[in-house]
Amino acid sequence: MEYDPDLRVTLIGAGTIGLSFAAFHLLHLQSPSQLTIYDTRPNLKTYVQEDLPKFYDNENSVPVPSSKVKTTQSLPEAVRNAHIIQESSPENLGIKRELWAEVEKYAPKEALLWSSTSGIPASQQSANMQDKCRLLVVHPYNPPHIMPLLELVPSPETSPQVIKRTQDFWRARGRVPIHLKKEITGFVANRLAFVLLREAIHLVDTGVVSVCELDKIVESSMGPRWAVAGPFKSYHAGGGVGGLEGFFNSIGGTVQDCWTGSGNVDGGERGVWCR
Ligand SMILES: NC(=O)C1=CN([C@@H]2O[C@H](COP(=O)(O)OP(=O)(O)OC[C@H]3O[C@@H](n4cnc5c(N)ncnc54)[C@H](O)[C@@H]3O)[C@@H](O)[C@H]2O)C=CC1
Ligand SMILES: O=C(O)[C@@H](O)C(=O)[C@H](O)[C@@H](O)CO
Repeated sequence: MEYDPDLRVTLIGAGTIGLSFAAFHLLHLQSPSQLTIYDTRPNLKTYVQEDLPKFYDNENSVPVPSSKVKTTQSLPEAVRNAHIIQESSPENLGIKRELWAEVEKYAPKEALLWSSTSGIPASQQSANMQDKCRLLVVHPYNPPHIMPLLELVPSPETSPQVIKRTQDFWRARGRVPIHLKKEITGFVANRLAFVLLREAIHLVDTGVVSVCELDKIVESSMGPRWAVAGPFKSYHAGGGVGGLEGFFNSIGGTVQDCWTGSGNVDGGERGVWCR
């Protein structure tokens, strides 16, 4: 990949996700000075200088001089010259709405505006923006400096050019951007993960397995399997010569019984799984 010496990236919010994105960009930018971090936390510069190096396994990767990363607590200064602006602020619609309205005032017209949100649609975040076609959800899987998935979730108003430029950016850096065709709360990865989490809680709460046993079951079965084959590919293989149809022909009844009897968990109630 050719490093673009003129590319400037601004990250808004330097917490769990923001700092991981910073670690990612520092490995893909020609100079750390091309990266700017904006955050409202106090002692931002010290925090970045002390915490960013922790993302590098120094035995296997050259530590990047995080001291050269620009930090600021002025949003206009942070976004003024940026080509890419990604927010990883708290999962709070009010904060994100306010940020985008401000960013839009000071960012270059061509800057790509991305939200790391776990599930707040761009159409909700962009409510106070003048030009809503600019905003796109780019949802990572934690930690983004390692995990390849980016779920690109446009609002109905996001422009096709913004989507294409975003896809090209991440593909050029060896990532896996998947363009979701509809907005849905939680997008895809989280919805799938949270269905499994609900059944996991149900199985622990009803005394089938312990928390540790459940984690071990996932870590020694579907975890490794899903690293190389997703659910459709897996069960197509499980159906033998009949493929996915054969799979359902042979055990579809059991599958349906599991679906019918799946747990109904209220996330607000904290059971044994949470202790
Ligand atoms: N933690 C995770 O596993 C994942 C989180 N996300 C999403 O990424 C976003 C950030 O999540 P985390 O990094 O976990 O949160 P966090 O709480 O670790 O970091 C949030 C950062 O935003 C800063 N902040 C607070 N208010 C701000 C404001 N008004 N302007 C600028 N910065 C502000 C805080 O000082 C903090 O550094 C959320 O939308 C979350 O849903 C997405 C994928 C995974
Ligand atoms: O699981 C992940 O890394 C992401 O898909 C998320 O959005 C987080 O789980 C988030 O929902 C909670 O941290």
